[in-house]
Amino acid sequence: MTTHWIDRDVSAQAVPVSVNMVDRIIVGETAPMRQLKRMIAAVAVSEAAVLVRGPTGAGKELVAEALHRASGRKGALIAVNCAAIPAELLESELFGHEKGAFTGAERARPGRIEQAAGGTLFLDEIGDMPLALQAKLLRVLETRRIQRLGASGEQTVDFRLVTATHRDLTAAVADGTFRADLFFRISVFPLTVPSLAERTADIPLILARLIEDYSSTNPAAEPPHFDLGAIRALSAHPWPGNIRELKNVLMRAFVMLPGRMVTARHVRDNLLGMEMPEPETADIALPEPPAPQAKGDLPDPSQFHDALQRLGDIDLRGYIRDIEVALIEAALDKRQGNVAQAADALRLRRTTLIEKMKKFGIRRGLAA
Ligand SMILES: Nc1ncnc2c1ncn2[C@@H]1O[C@H](COP(=O)(O)OP(=O)(O)OP(=O)(O)O)[C@@H](O)[C@H]1O
Repeated sequence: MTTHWIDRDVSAQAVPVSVNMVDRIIVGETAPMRQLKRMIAAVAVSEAAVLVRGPTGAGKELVAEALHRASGRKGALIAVNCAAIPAELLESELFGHEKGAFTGAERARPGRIEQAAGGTLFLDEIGDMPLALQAKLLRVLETRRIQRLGASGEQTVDFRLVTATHRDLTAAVADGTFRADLFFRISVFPLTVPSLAERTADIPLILARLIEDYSSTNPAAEPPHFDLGAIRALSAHPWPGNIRELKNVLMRAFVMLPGRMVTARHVRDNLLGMEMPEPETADIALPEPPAPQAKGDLPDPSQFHDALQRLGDIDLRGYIRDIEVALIEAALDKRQGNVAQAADALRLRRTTLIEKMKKFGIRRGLAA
């Protein structure tokens, strides 16, 4: 593909195919994600080996997929998780084998490198590859030739290499568990996927995509909805498991709160805290009008949202009047009926407070 990258900010009309493609695969509009997507689109069309770094569950495999799809390469994307395959099997998995190469090799089998011909080979958790195999991989990268186990000859394979790791490979090189020459071969173009905690502003967009994906494979499932308080509560979570953890939280919401409005309290108690939520039909009243001591103790307005969902209709003026009365009485009580001090505490002019007290029939603090 002969794509030149053009910044969307610079030319909204001339968005190249690869940028669109990457945008469709990877969700996120925060600055680190836009930067990452620009780099993916730029490097996808080259032959450069890409090393994707980032914490677990942050989307490294998705970056490999975006690189492959935007590369225009006709072959397949072949993924191998080096940490998930026992060391003694990894070599035949990667290189393949001829019939009779070892006990149990009843048929010849192409390896994953061969299968990636014309496409992309994605080696996940490359930091876990045994040293002996690292030497063999290095040779393949230098010669672009492979030899199946038990074969007499070699064959040339054209593939694009993308690797990923959540480990610090420079530290692994320093302590001798990763070959320095291989490190330089695979990290021609290093990319770093930011943790979810570094891009919490993307949570609504990512949730929308995850809900869409889940709903398309589970059409009978009723998607939960997230109110502003819920989004704030999700954004305050540290997300050590990144997007994979967010996905789990969403699955819980589908199961525990189908079709419901998810609030901050649901996030804390049911989705992160794992308590079973109250059934939607429960006879739950609006929260008591508050009598707070400090601003930080005021109830989170998102709980009104939840209560309203269940109650349906509500006398808004009457309820807001009750809250005003409760707060004014509390302020007066705290200041032994001193109207001027209570007005200060409520950020009202004294005359406004007196008007309200007359309107609501609050007598404390007023001369008879
Ligand atoms: N930006 C994103 N938008 C939507 N879904 C995403 C995004 N990034 C990751 N995901 C989803 O989150 C899950 C974890 O992503 P992925 O497997 O790519 O992470 P990883 O960094 O490769 O994890 P590991 O380190 O465990 O291999 C996947 O289901 C993936 O589809």
